[in-house]
Amino acid sequence: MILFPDLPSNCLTMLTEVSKNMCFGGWQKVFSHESSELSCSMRFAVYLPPQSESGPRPALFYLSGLTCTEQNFITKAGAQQYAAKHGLIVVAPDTSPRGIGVPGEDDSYDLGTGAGFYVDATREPWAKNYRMHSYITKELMKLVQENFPVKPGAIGITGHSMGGHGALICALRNPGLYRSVSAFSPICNPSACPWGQKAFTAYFGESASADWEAHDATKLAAGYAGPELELLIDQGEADEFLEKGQLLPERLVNACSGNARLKTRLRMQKDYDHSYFFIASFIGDHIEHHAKALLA
Ligand SMILES: N[C@@H](CCC(=O)N[C@@H](CSC=O)C(=O)NCC(=O)O)C(=O)O
Repeated sequence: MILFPDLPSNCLTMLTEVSKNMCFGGWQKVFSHESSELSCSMRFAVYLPPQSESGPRPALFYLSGLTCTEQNFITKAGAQQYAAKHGLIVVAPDTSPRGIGVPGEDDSYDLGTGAGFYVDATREPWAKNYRMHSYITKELMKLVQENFPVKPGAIGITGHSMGGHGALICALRNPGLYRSVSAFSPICNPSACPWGQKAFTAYFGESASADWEAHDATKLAAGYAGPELELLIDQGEADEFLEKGQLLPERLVNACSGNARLKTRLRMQKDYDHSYFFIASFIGDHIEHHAKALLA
């Protein structure tokens, strides 16, 4: 298990409860807090299953895609019934800092607000606030473990599209931090697709560089040397973004096939598109995949 050397042990964060709703016998809550990594106020959702009343439970992080807030997943995916069945805490953060005032942050749906890409930007004007990688893997991780009954070391990660890319790179860049990983229609090779190239150019600089490689699941898979992981990936065959070359799942599968520590289970799902109707159809399988690994 990884501890958090970069954060002082006395760094306690104040959480404000924004909403709470009973759901499948557990609580779907939303909190806000001041993020030190992102230098702004952030919201995240947490589902506390009924079993968490009587002791620590595994936690699954879900990272959303472009344009999303913490609301899309909790209102559209129908995950709570499966989290309640298996006793998993589910954490769903927002997708970027908000209201920072960076020039251009609201000009397009695929850069800036709602499009943090789960990286730590190194280029201005983004570098101060756009630090979603550290936010997810360090600050929010620590905050969740300090404030909710999370079973130590039993953390999984999943996500959709930009969030699928986020889940994959969080797991591959931080060996041992997450015991299980999966993704829905992830952006598998951002250095080679229009969404990724636009974001990486802004956040890391013009030409493909070490920063690009270090945040690209297909590149990271080849060199991964951590504990064995089984990557469950669902991909709709009728996904408009698959057709547009934004997702490139076959490249990730090829890269993993050369690494004995990574097993991929890519399931191509006939007639499914990129929407939350697709996610709602397979979220039960993903939660079961994580529960198996995290409750073992
Ligand atoms: N508006 C854009 C596409 C926006 C979109 O489809 N966002 C997806 C994630 S795409 C990759 O990260 C999403 O999850 N939307 C939220 C929802 O509730 O469906 C366009 O029109 O191209």
